[in-house]
Amino acid sequence: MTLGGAAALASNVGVQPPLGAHLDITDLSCRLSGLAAVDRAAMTIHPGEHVALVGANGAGKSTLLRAILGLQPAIGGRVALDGKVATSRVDWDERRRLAPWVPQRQAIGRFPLTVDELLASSGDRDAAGAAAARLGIVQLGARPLHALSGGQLQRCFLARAFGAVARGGRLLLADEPTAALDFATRDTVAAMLRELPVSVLVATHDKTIADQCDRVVEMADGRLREWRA
Ligand SMILES: Nc1ncnc2c1ncn2[C@@H]1O[C@H](COP(=O)(O)OP(=O)(O)OP(=O)(O)O)[C@@H](O)[C@H]1O
Repeated sequence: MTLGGAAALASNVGVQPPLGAHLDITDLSCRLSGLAAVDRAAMTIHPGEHVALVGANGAGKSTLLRAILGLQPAIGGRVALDGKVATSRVDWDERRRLAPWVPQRQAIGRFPLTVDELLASSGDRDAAGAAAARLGIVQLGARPLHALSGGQLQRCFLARAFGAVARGGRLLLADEPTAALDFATRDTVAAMLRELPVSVLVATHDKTIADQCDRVVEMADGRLREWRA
């Protein structure tokens, strides 16, 4: 997506600035196999802010992102998106619509979904298709997801997430979105993220991605601390 594309995206979704959501995490804790994977974590993301979440392997970054989406139960604390805490199935569906995500491990299910079908599931096939073109995967449209390489699959899930942002997503959650990509595509994804006019929380080990964010927050043993403002 170009800068012009971001502006078009802004007008397409019909939302006036600020396009980004406000995320407020307070005292959030999650346990995995008896371990405090997230331990009284607290963080605020202001509308339109891009925040990198860094930290060692196993620090709890993926668990935190999953908890924001209700995919990982919390044992305590609160996650509010634009002031709203999710308490029902309907609330969580709305949370996931407002916060599209790029998962670290892409679940491709038991049924043969094609790339085109995945892009259509974003809710905005045109925007997902534009992102797919920029990511160099349009020629893969008819391919089933299980017949893709790791990097091709990651590009597909990125394109879908960009489509979901165009559909009305206001906080992009991305879990190591460049981990499987070649160097050239990493640069493309870095530019696409930079241009996004919504809030972004990206867990990453990629210094280029972290450096371009407004803030870097470090996670260690489930706890968060501001690293660079
Ligand atoms: N399904 C699981 N069952 C039990 N423990 C888990 C599971 N998934 C993760 N963990 C543990 O929870 C902790 C946090 O893991 P998490 O995946 O959130 O870390 P991360 O910071 O995303 O790591 P990485 O940088 O390696 O992706 C780790 O100690 C990990 O071993």
